[in-house]
Amino acid sequence: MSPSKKVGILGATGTVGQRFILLLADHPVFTIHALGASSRSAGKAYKDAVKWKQSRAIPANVKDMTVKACVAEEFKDCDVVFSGLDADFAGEIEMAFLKADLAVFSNAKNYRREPTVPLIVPTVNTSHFDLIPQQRALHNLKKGFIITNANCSTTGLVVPLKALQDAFGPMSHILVHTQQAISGAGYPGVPSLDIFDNVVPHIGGEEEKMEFEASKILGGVTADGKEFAPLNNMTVSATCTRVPVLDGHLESVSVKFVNQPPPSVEAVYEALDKYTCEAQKLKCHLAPEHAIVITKESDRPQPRLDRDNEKGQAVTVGRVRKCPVLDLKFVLLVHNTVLGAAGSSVLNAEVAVSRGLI
Ligand SMILES: NC(=O)C1=CN([C@@H]2O[C@H](COP(=O)(O)OP(=O)(O)OC[C@H]3O[C@@H](n4cnc5c(N)ncnc54)[C@H](OP(=O)(O)O)[C@@H]3O)[C@@H](O)[C@H]2O)C=CC1
Ligand SMILES: N[C@@H](CC(=O)OP(=O)(O)O)C(=O)O
Repeated sequence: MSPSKKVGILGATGTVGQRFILLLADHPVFTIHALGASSRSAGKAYKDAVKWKQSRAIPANVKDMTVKACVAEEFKDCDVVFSGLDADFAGEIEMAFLKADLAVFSNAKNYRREPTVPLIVPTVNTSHFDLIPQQRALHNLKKGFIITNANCSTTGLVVPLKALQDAFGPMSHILVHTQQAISGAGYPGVPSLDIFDNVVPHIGGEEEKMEFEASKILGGVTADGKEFAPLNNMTVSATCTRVPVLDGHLESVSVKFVNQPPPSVEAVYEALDKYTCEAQKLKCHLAPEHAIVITKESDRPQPRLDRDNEKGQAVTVGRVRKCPVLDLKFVLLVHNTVLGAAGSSVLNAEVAVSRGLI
């Protein structure tokens, strides 16, 4: 990788923004150059603007940086812009940054469904970067582009699904039930009187996002590099719930394969264990050694015990067993603010640098 790319972080004071700061503070390729947030924070020193909620202290090289307004002119020197913006404002701001010919890596939902915007989980579908020339041509850009990463629950789901799809062919039906951490709702997030001693069986828009995004991510790009080819024959049904866990989304998944008879439990474990991706082959800094960590203990994975596997960049899978309704079922765990958010963006950007897009 070429040395020292200047990066900006939009939404730097938020839950995802704080993860960006931790992942980038001593990064070998990216140097934090500019921080942006709302007008409530702009003009303040970062340490005074942020409600820091991480167990590690604010990095020394960041705490006195002045937070800027999220206007493209203030970030024009940046080689990369990471966005952890509130989705209510991300649409307009990220489009202005794209039009200013900046390379934007967004966590927000706003552009995930756009026909020329790659929706990339870095351990699954970095091949979707192939659409960047088409996007640049459409917007008349020289070096800028926008890519998004997926919804945090979708991110956890598609990593083992990709391993199974590669090994055993397409799947026709996916049932998934999530138990999502409160950090997924940002700060201050879910009121304590709603979540303490409780489970909330609804997260607005989450099920629809999972049901759409998995097909785009697990699909391909057409041979001319101009369009995505989503999987049209895979149906996903999601039920999403919020549970009193700080970080880490747990998901119970059942799958049905097109090819029958389905693989054995042992063959599934082997396929999950062997799975590798482009980010690993490129030896990217944040690439996990194992994209999928397998737990064979009967009571794992668990959020508190397994969310930091591979520094939060892996999906942990366990309890693979036969399903009496579909073919097979298993439990997975994803760190929602690392691989599910900032960790995906940074690893996507590392791949983009290796591919010469930045
Ligand atoms: N939390 C998670 O697990 C995941 C979150 N996401 C997505 O990432 C994004 C950020 O989420 P999260 O960090 O949880 O949200 P937070 O609410 O914690 O943070 C939002 C950030 O946006 C900034 N902001 C708010 N309004 C404006 C504005 N008008 N102009 C500029 N900046 C503004 C805030 O700045 P200020 O402090 O000044 O108000 C803050 O930095 C969202 O789009 C979310 O959907 C995606 C995957 C997972
Ligand atoms: N909705 C997710 C977090 C999130 O913000 O997702 P998205 O980026 O898809 O809006 C959660 O609550 O855990």
